[in-house]
Amino acid sequence: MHVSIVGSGYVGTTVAACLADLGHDVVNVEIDEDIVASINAGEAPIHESGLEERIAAHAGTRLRATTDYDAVRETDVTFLCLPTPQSDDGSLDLAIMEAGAESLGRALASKDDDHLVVVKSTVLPGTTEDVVAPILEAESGTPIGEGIEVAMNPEFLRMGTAVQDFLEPDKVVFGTASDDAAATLRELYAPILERDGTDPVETDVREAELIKYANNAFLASKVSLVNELGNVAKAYGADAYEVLEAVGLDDRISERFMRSGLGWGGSCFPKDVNALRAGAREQGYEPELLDAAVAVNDGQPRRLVDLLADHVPLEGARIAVLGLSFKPGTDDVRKSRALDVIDVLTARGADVVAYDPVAIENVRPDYPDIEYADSSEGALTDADGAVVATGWPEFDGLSVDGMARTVVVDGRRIDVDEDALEVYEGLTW
Ligand SMILES: NC(=O)C1=CN([C@@H]2O[C@H](COP(=O)(O)OP(=O)(O)OC[C@H]3O[C@@H](n4cnc5c(N)ncnc54)[C@H](O)[C@@H]3O)[C@@H](O)[C@H]2O)C=CC1
Ligand SMILES: O=C(O)[C@H]1O[C@H](OP(=O)(O)OP(=O)(O)OC[C@H]2O[C@@H](n3ccc(=O)[nH]c3=O)[C@H](O)[C@@H]2O)[C@H](O)[C@@H](O)[C@@H]1O
Repeated sequence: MHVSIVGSGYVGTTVAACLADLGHDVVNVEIDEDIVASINAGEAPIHESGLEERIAAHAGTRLRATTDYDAVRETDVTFLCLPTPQSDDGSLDLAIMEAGAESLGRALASKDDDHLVVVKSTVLPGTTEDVVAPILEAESGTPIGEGIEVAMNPEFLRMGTAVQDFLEPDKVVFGTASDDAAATLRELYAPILERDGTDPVETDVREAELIKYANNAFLASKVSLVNELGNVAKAYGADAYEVLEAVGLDDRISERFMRSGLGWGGSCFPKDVNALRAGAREQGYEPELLDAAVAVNDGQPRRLVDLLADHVPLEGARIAVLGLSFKPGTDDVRKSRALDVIDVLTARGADVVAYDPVAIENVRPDYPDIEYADSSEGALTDADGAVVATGWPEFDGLSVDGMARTVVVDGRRIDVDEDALEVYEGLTW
């Protein structure tokens, strides 16, 4: 099948490379010329395991990229993989989606045969049919359902395991308004569906849109619940990890997403939970549980610093912050809890020296005044205390020899030799 993918960031690039790998003919339409050049040169514009070799294998044959929207006319299906960021008030900002839909609609105006437009971006219920479809119709001059159809196919991949998540998904969701659209998506995904004998979840468009938000809201709230239980465990002097490991043995709960600590960050959970809260309010519903999930999450960085302050006077103290990315395995620092920890530490007069194996250059522009080290040992040298903000595996077995005082407060439960430390405090254990 001939497929175009509008937007070639984390999702668009991954989906394009994987669909090419599955035998489809794919073109990425992207406004960033560097990304276009990178894909056409057979190089991955982002770091994801398994991506580089797929792009190298297919660039120039089944995979190419362009800045020219006219390329969509040579394809049967277009996926919109554009950003759906958060506005200042927390609500969903659709400006980029609207601009992309306009360009796509204009390009489709001179296409004769049928075309399916699939929204893959995370959008609130109603966006595909009430925002994207009318723009496509107006710009192309083709009524929806009479040559152009719209569908919604949410994406559940995680950063760091994007390729594997896309190719071996727990579920595939097709939100369509017609049998033809569903059949096209089934054909496109056939190699993935047939591999595991997975049946796609087939719904109307609105349900597909909400499934994505419900999924992220559930996972984020699960981590917040785990953190709240962790805070209670700490208050009782109990170990939340032992408690929740046992709780997770219940099939109805599952042992995954049970790591308590500093909380959730990243480019998606925060913005998606906020968009759903704002959207629910717009619909006249007060999402109290989601509000609480955010409040618990936002409280964790301060709790971590409070624990440290119980042992080290922070004013003028040299404090090592270990880990900056929002989770291990990525250099992405968007909404990373580590940054909140740095904010609280500096507000309380501490001198921060930060280390991360890959993310320092993404933090430096916004935090030019803190110190950076090129190893955890370097950050710990002469430090009066340390906090673990991201659970990079390399922090296991940390060497604390050079610290002025061996006080470590851990927000991610790394493996440490507690006996070698003056103070070791876990945030929830
Ligand atoms: N990053 C992730 O792990 C996941 C993201 N999502 C959702 O997928 C959507 C896309 O997210 P990401 O890929 O992370 O975004 P991203 O920011 O990494 O990539 C978006 C790309 O679109 C390009 N772009 C912007 N305007 C354009 C236009 N008018 N025409 C063509 N290209 C344009 C940008 O230059 C950028 O390369 C969002 O709705 C996000 O919530 C869903 C699942 C996972
Ligand atoms: O919509 C999205 O973009 C994606 O958001 C998340 O993926 P991602 O943000 O890449 O990362 P996760 O592995 O889910 O971690 C999110 C945050 O939760 C935290 N977390 C996760 C699990 C846990 O047990 N404890 C915990 O604190 C992580 O440290 C991280 O800050 C979802 O897992 C994906 O299914 C979804 O597609």
